[in-house]
Amino acid sequence: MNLDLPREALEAASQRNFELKGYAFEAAQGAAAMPPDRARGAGSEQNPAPHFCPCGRTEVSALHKRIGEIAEVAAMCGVNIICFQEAWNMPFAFCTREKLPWTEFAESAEDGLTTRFCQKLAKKHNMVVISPILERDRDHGGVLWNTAVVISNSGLVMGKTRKNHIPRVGDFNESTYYMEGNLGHPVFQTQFGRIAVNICYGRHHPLNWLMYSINGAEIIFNPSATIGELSESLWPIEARNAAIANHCFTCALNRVGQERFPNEFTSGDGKKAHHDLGYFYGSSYVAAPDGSRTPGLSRNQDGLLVTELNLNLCQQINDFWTFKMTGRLEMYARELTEAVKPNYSPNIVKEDLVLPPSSG
Ligand SMILES: NC(=O)NCCC(=O)O
Repeated sequence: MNLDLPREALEAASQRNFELKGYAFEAAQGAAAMPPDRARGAGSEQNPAPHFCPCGRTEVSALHKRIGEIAEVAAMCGVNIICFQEAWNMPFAFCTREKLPWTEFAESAEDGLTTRFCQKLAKKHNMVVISPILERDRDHGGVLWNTAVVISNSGLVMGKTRKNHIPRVGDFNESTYYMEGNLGHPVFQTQFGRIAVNICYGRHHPLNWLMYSINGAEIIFNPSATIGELSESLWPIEARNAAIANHCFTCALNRVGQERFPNEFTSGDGKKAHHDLGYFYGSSYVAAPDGSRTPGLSRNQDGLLVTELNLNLCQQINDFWTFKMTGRLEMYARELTEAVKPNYSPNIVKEDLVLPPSSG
């Protein structure tokens, strides 16, 4: 269902040259509905390329300014949780495998420039902000992580979560920069609902979604950076399926446009060296536990997707389909414990071990 958005917000979005769309997911009135039972969530997608210049603070501040403009419109729409795309404050430079200058975009999750900027946004607009960045962890030798910082609407940093699955596919060479996240599957209890962040490539892993759901997530954000040739056929299915399988809302966000890097790089596949990773196809959307979803945002233009989420739907669909009750987690836990052992022998029944029927 379309959500009526204020005229001033629509005008501001059009003046600022980004798409603004709104949808609502309704649910039957829950007899025992407990607040918070409604969240107004938003996800943004943007093309950072027009703001690029040689690596330095100007680039970051231009991206801050752009996100500031988008967040302001989100506030006009009454949004109370907003998530930005993966590594939103930098070029998606991991394809190059070069360390400098790209690693200089890394910041402290707790008090880096971008976190401080998002804290101001959160407080000013009374909005929970999810800010996915390249993190430098100074308390542990200055190592890098792919991290989402979660900032409360009070402006305080609630915590952070890290990308659990690191791609090794095509030009997505992120394992050159950081390791698999070591913070598990935290869920953040905000004033507007329980939220979690499954960063990009984690969306291909059903168990990753499952663990956030087991920890109680009602909305799982999936900030991403992915390109058409690689994943556009998977995109409409994965987050939607995760919403169904886990009785929760999912919000899949992708950047838009093409980013050109000064030095050529190869994909290690014998093909010609190139300067860009491909086309980031946007198409951000939100899916609900009943399997419905919003249309996608644009493939080409910056955008803001505002959705009214009736969180009662999570419990209602859970009671109806009962995937949590029928999930047989203890059986899988037992079998997986065996399957990961080095001496595991797969449970395959072979024909030559089956006794022939007796002839007499
Ligand atoms: N950013 C990222 O993890 N991209 C990997 C490609 C994909 O998962 O579609």
